Amino acid sequence: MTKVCIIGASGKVGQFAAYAISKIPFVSRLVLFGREGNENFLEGIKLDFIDSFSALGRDVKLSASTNPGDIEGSDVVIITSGIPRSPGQDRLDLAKQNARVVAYYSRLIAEYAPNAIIMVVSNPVDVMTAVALECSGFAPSRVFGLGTHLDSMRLKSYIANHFSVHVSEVHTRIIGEHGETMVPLWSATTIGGIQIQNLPEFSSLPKDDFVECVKVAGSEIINKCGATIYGPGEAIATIVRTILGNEDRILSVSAYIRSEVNDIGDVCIGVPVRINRKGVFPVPIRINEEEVLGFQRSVDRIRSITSEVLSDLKSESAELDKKNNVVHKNDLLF
Ligand SMILES: NC(=O)c1ccc[n+]([C@@H]2O[C@H](COP(=O)([O-])OP(=O)(O)OC[C@H]3O[C@@H](n4cnc5c(N)ncnc54)[C@H](O)[C@@H]3O)[C@@H](O)[C@H]2O)c1
Ligand SMILES: O=C(O)C[C@H](O)C(=O)O
Repeated sequence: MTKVCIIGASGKVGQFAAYAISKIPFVSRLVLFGREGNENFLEGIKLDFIDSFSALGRDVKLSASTNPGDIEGSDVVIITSGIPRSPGQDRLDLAKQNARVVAYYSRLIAEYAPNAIIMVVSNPVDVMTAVALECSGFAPSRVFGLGTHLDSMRLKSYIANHFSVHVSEVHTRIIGEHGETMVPLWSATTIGGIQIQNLPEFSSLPKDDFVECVKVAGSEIINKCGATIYGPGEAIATIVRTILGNEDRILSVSAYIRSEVNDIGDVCIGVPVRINRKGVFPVPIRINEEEVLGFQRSVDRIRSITSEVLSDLKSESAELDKKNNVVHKNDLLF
């Protein structure tokens, strides 16, 4: 019996991620969770899913809920709640607003599903992962964000297309911020098992164009159709499958690192991690000088916004205490 809960299931990415997850064979219970007022909407999604299960021959116990009690017993809880960016906005512009939402749900998860693994999707995902880690009080191995997995998928498809090979022949990795300062690791990119730098075509490869396309991929989709849904939804489902299947795959997600990348650490950011039933475990790596410079820049940017956001949450929490003159468990951000 495995139970997965999607918080924010009434939203676009939450809804499609839930659907993709419902097709994973070992998921037996799925909770479509949302905020109060969305009961009817969530129930509608549930009924529609049930119709599709009939066509698929799937047998998943499905619930639609706004009651925190229904998070209980979840093996994996995914937070997709929060505002998405509008055209022209950077993901980091969402930090302060979404931090409150992620903080609230992380505390709720800690209370109702203390043994769960938390996956954060809400943006800016690296900062929100740090918020979830802090507010849940969970071990770093049990809190991570979608991070640069989606960016790595995007780069992989551009490379496969350029070389006219099947995507499964391409292995590549982007680390750092899920955003402007992301760092592609060409040193860790292979095609059909061959180091990309050993291919004659490497010198004429439009590498900078590829990376630029990855950086603007999200905003391009948002400008054209309002939201990115299927790419992130499938990426989320892949990671859930990796956890529940105890697959020990190495994927790039946002995780807390101590010093795993050239001794750089103390931040939640996109890095290669081993993923299994116990959670995520950063793989110690050494990257080249140019990559270190880029990664350090990314770390500095995320670390500075993270500390601002965490400190705002702390003062808001202190303010609440003062106002109420009592400690209300549900009002506490820390
Ligand atoms: N990390 C990634 O790769 C990635 C990919 C796609 C989307 N996202 C992020 O996921 C989030 C959701 O995106 P979406 O397109 O589904 O947005 P959406 O507007 O369709 O859905 C937002 C969801 O959050 C809930 N929500 C909003 N404000 C809330 C609040 N104050 N309290 C509780 N719940 C609240 C809504 O009820 C809804 O369920 C955004 O932050 C977006 O940037 C991240
Ligand atoms: O770009 C966004 O705001 C959504 C998401 O982070 C994405 O990369 O698709």
